[in-house]
Amino acid sequence: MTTISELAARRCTPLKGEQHRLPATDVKAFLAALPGWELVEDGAAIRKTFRFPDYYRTMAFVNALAYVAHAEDHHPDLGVHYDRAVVRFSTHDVGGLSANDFICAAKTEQLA
Ligand SMILES: C[C@H](O)[C@H](O)[C@H]1CNC2=NC(N)=NC(=O)C2=N1
Repeated sequence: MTTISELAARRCTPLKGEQHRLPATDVKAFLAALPGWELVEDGAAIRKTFRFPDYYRTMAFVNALAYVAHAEDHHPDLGVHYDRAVVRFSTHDVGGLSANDFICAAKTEQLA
């Protein structure tokens, strides 16, 4: 069983090519470790909405996430609203989900 702490302790690595796309069994196991994250776009991405009391706290989260994304060189798509941020991870370099998406989702959980 993979835990969220195990995923969050890993570092992203540069991955290119569809051979790095995660098999469905790994996707299922990693997703089970990440509360509230859902598979979207026919399994090509994962997404979660994080809710906050106000804009200031939403932006604090988004800025912390931007820092993590820069440090890991793996970047989420973000929908930023007054009281929530919609975070989507997918790896365009592999054309779907890679381990990097789940590592960054776990690091995102640690910020929220
Ligand atoms: C060279 C660099 O590692 C790549 O361009 C990285 C940058 N950040 C990335 N972020 C995401 N979400 N997917 C990628 O394929 C990706 N590729």
